[in-house]
Amino acid sequence: MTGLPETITACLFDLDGVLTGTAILHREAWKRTFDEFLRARDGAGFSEFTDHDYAAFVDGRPRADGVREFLRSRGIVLPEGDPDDPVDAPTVNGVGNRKNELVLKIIDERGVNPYPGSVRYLEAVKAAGLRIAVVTSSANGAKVLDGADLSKYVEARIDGIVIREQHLRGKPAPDSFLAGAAALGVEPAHAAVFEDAQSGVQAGKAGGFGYVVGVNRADQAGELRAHGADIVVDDLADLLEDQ
Ligand SMILES: O=P(O)(O)OC[C@H]1O[C@@H](O)[C@H](O)[C@@H](O)[C@@H]1O
Repeated sequence: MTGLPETITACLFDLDGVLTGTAILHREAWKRTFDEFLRARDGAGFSEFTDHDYAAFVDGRPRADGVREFLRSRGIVLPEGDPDDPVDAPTVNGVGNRKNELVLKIIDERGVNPYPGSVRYLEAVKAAGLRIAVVTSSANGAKVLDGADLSKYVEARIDGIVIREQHLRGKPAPDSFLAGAAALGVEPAHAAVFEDAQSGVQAGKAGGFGYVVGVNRADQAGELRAHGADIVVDDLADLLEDQ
């Protein structure tokens, strides 16, 4: 049993923070990137990048959107630049490239671990005959899925590379989840979305998905509900234990 309504035939899982413990690695890389940037710009008295900044402006969104949204919250507008901008370029792409350099280093040093409860849940979903897609804003989705040995569960993957190539709007827009459902050939009303980010549950709600599961990894159950989660759990295995 999967703890989902009987009308659900497919599961669309976010990756970082839902299936793997990599959300905190992303948050750490973003903090180092933005604190470096703000210190260079404003001097030693700069106002630090906070956990609230991450949750509200960066978490769940494609890389460039996260750069733009956070800087805009501080009244800073940078030119877009080019995808191959150097990491010290004062552009949206340059700042994003610095973050990617850092997060790849952190991932290589520490490795990628799936949440044991998420692996149990994937097994249960598979055994129940439900379809499985991963919908992540990260351009590093394939690397993380392979590193966690989870690719074997995934029938379709919409990631940051697909989002860019197909010009999809990033979360909180529903486009990437809609693309995940379409890749499985399933109507949104019959698909469940699993998300740990406020922008992600918002995307699930906006897309008219049949069930939106908020996964509370950062003490934000109330915010996940407010942004559209139908249910909030601390771990995917809680859905199994409810049976
Ligand atoms: O920079 P990447 O690896 O393409 O990832 C983009 C975003 O991907 C999301 O999965 C993460 O929640 C964000 O923290 C991250 O910024």
